This record gives sequence, C-alpha cells and structure tokens, in this order.
Amino acid sequence: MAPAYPDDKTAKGPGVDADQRTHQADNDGRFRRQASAFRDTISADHPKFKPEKGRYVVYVAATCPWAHRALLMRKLKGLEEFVDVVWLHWALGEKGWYFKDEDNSVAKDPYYGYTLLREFYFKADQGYEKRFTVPMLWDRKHETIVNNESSEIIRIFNTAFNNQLPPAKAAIDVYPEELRGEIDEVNGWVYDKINNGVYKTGFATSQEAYDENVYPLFESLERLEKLLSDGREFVMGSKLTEVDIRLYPTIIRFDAAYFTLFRCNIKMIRYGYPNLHKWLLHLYYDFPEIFKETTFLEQLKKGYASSRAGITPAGPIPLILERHAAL
Ligand SMILES: N[C@@H](CCC(=O)N[C@@H](CS)C(=O)NCC(=O)O)C(=O)O
Repeated sequence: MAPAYPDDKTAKGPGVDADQRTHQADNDGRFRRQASAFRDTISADHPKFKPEKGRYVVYVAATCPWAHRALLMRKLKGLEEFVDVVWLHWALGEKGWYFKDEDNSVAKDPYYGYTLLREFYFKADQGYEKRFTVPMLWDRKHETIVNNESSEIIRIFNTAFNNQLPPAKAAIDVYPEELRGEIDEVNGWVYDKINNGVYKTGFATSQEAYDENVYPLFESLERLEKLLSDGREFVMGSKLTEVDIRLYPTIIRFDAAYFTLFRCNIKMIRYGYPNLHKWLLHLYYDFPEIFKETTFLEQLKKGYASSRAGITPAGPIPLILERHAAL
C-alpha cells in the first residue's frame, strides 16, 4: 500500500485530513504531534555514530522552534566544527520543507543536490511513512539520520563532543545532575502547555479543541512569570539550563507569530508578562552570538504566515523591543 505522505491529497490515514500542510488537526479538531522516528545518539562507545569533526550536519528552517533549539545548543557548546548547519527555506511547501536560493537557504543541498528534505528521509529509510520534520541530524559517513527529535538532539550536543572541545565549552552543561529532577518537571508542563500548546491552539479546528488548549497555555505563561518574579536570571535560577534553551524559541516567536496567526491572543509577552519579557530580552541582547544570531524574525514570520491557508504577511514585521524596554 502506498504510504500516506503528508502532501499526498489522495492518501488519507485514519482520522487524518488529506491536506495536512494547512490543516494539521485530526478530524475531531485536535492536533496530535506524532512521535519522531529516528532516535539514535552519538558517543565514543556507540558502534556506529562516533563524535568526529566534519561528520554531522543538522538540517533546519528559520521558522521552526524545534530546529531553533538545536541551533542554540550548537552555538552554546561551540560545535561548529562537528556539526554543520544547512538551511531549508522558511516556507513549508506542498512537499514539505524544500531548498531555495533565498535568505538563509540555498538552491539545493550542497552535498547531495537534493531539493527537498524528504529525499534525506527516503535515503535513510525507503519505507518512511511519517512527517518530514526539522531538525534532522544527519551523518555524512553512514549517510543516514541519527536523530530527528529536538529534545534528544540538544542532549546529544550537550555531551557527545565534550572530549574534543576546549575545557570552557566542555564544561557547559545545560542538564546538570543536581537539577535533573526539577528540569524534567518543568520541561513536562512547558512542553505540553507552551511549546506544543501553541501548536495545539493554533492548529485546532474546533472551538472545543481551541478552548482546551488556549487557557492552559496562558496559565502556564503566568506560572513562568511567577517563577521569574524573584529576579532570577534564568528559569531554573542562576544557571542557564535546557529549560531556557527549550523555551526561548517558543517565546521569541510568540508576539510575532503565535499571538496573531495561532490565535494565542489573550496576552502578548511584551505587554502581559514583564518578567518573562525581561528574561527574553536578556537572552537575546546579552548573549547575542547564541540567541540573537540564530533568530530570524522576518523569515519566521513569513514562514508561519505562508504555511497558514489564506493568510499573507501584511506587515509590518513585529520587531523585538529595544534593550531598555525591560529595565
Ligand atoms: N518532535 C519534533 C517536532 C519537529 C517538528 O514538528 N517540526 C516541524 C516544523 S516546526 C516540521 O518539520 N514539520 C513538517 C511537517 O509537519 O510536515 C522535534 O521536537 O524535533
């Protein structure tokens, strides 16, 4: 039986609308994110995927918050020589992510000449039947996908290359042993209610599904706002952790895309959550090579707008406020 590729208008999986590009919800109006398929890791004692310079590449798109996590960790850990970055175009096309000689992207993949992300998925697995998502971590040696789940890619980046990094970079640990319990707990509700919550709200096609998600989303933003109200620098306290890395891509997109296009419109970050906004601007302006230089607001706004049927970016592009706005 032919696999039900997301753009194949003739293929209908159980309970899935044919036009998944603009209509991601199941027939009950609820968006359910699929589990990622490639879940391997890189380590010195792994039989296949060893940490080596020039061997790996992460495929990303400026629009995608999950891909943004990988970009942040790569910069934070200084992995430029170990993990290349190749950018898909910011728009999600009929056949999924594609290459185009515009903005960060290029006309075709520099190594394989592919023009679509899906070609990598089929090279890794001919019978692949799931979505063709970014981030996607590719091994040029074995010509296959190592991992396409951002929460695991950032953990790989956190430790896999440490033995070959300068001591200052090797010492950076965003998932320290003593904080793991607390980090896991916060990650749990931040993922469900915020990171994925904006998608469950934005992709909802019934009022019921929208209501089920929009209120918990804003309750959780309130919860973060309270956590940050003691003046702490990062969500878990004085240390930058995985929680900040996983949260930043969602919060930086919030006013520019989720508030408007995903109808997450009870409050904006900049006007409704002063502590969260201050945390956001701190990361963006005070660690620019990690946060600002991996953030492409103009591209991501066009990306979100173009992937929603019937909405074109009217502009002006929402900009981040000046540094002094949070002082
Ligand atoms: N659980 C995955 C989710 C990745 C994901 O859904 N990426 C989106 C872009 S934001 C994507 O590539 N979607 C393509 C599609 O659904 O066809 C992760 O965290 O890495």
